[in-house]
Amino acid sequence: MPAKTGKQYIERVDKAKANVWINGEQVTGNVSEHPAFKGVMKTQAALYDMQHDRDKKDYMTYVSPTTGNRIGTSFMQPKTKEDLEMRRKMMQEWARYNNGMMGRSPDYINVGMMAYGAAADMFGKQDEMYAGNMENYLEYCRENDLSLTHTLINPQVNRGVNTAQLPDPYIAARIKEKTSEGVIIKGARLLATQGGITDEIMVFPSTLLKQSEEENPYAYAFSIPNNTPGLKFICRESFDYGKSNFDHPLGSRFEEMDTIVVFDDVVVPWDRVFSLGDVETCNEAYNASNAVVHMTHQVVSKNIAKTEFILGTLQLMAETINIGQYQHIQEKISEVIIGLETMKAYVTASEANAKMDQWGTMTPEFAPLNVARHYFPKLYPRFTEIMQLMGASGLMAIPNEADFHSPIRSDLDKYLQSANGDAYNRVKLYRLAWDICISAFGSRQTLYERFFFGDPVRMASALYNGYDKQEYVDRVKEFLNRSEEVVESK
Ligand SMILES: Cc1cc2c(cc1C)N(C[C@H](O)[C@H](O)[C@H](O)COP(=O)(O)OP(=O)(O)OC[C@H]1O[C@@H](n3cnc4c(N)ncnc43)[C@H](O)[C@@H]1O)c1[nH]c(=O)[nH]c(=O)c1N2
Ligand SMILES: O=C(O)Cc1ccc(O)cc1
Repeated sequence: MPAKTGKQYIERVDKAKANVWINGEQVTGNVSEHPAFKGVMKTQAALYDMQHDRDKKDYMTYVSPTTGNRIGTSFMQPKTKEDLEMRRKMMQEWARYNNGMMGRSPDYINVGMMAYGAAADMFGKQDEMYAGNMENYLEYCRENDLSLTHTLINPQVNRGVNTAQLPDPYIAARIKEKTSEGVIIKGARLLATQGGITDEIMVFPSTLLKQSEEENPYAYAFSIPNNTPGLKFICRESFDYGKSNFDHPLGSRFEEMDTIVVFDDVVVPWDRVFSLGDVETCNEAYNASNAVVHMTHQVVSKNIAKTEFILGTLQLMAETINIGQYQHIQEKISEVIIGLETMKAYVTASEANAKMDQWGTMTPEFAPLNVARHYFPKLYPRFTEIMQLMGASGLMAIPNEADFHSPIRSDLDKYLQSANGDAYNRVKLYRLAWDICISAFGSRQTLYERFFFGDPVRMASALYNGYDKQEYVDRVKEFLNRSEEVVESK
């Protein structure tokens, strides 16, 4: 089928009736009508609709190599640098619509899935069937414009021992049995963002936690529909409180939800298994396929849009209460400008130095993207801190929409007016700032940026250990050993 529409996205997720639990209740009606999900699903539907916008569809979609249909660009296997640029343009179109607040818009997994599919051969070391499964699955996702959630992390029970040493072997989801139908999986995984509002779930090895042979039953990769029997999504409390866009400008639109995933003897059909009990393949899949590079290309492109939005909000705040002339305000906003230009430079460098990889995919240079994914988790908490420092009491003097339609309106109009505008528009802006840097939605954004790509401490170790430092060490040694004759001046 051609790239799907928003309506098709919603109808498909509603029809699937996945087993989603929230506030002690199972969602039995349409997910898209549930207060916790309806705002974000409407936004996600708008993203899909952009694929059909007459002015945008030339870059939001491309021609399928197998069916000739116009399909979503995030599934495209880039062959040239121009393809990479087009894909970035598409991803930023989505990111600018959600202001970078939806980390798991479908392009995040789509570009990873593209890379895994292109590198399908690497999954076939133990059995060629797995390579075929991976290749077929990519085509299935691509041609049906699937939306995917994913889960890589084991429950946070005891991080001092490895998965196999937990008190119950079925806390972390593991292979229980193999039958003629497929593989039976039992246990749990964390933390599937967009768990209840996508078509399928990709259950892959953690990219950072290298598994040992002892953890063999925990080494696998598969994808299954979210409504597979035995699969359950347990949601946290929603940060969309059903308020208006005025009251809760971000939470009412972009609350993606995070879920714990439980596998109660879930049967994964053989044609959906991509790797099984193969510790080596699981440990190398993410890097060797270059999925990490393509996903980071999406992340950094998205974070450019997010930083632009933070910058715009801060500048508007400065203008609203007339503080832009103070030096420390200028310095603080310039920190965000520096962050923005740095992120843009990383993406530009990665595309300019892109090369064809061994799987025939034009692949951005990883070094600048890798640095960007380490750097942004440090920048983003500072951005929200800057917003608090600039907002001060204004972040609390934020009556809601109902107050503006009540008898106290005249008080609000008088006391909440701003240097260059009325109270209504000033409060509208400061409610946005509150939703970025104070609300539960905003705090989750900060936590997300800190952790979504993995534990920053272990990521830093991986960077340190993988980075070739020898050339620089040798240069210093050479310098220390250099003996220069001292020429005495006459
Ligand atoms: C909002 C949001 C959304 C998502 C996710 C997280 C968050 C916060 N994640 C999960 C994410 O991948 C995960 O948070 C990180 O990989 C870190 O793992 P843990 O949360 O288990 O922390 P973990 O338990 O590993 O760490 C907790 C603390 O202990 C320290 N620590 C633990 N072990 C250590 C060690 N060996 N050495 C040094 N320090 C150690 C860490 O440094 C950290 O301070 C996710 N995942 C996913 O698969 N799909 C998704 O969609 C999402 N979405
Ligand atoms: O692989 C990990 O250990 C962390 C991680 C989790 C989700 C994700 O999308 C990327 C990395």
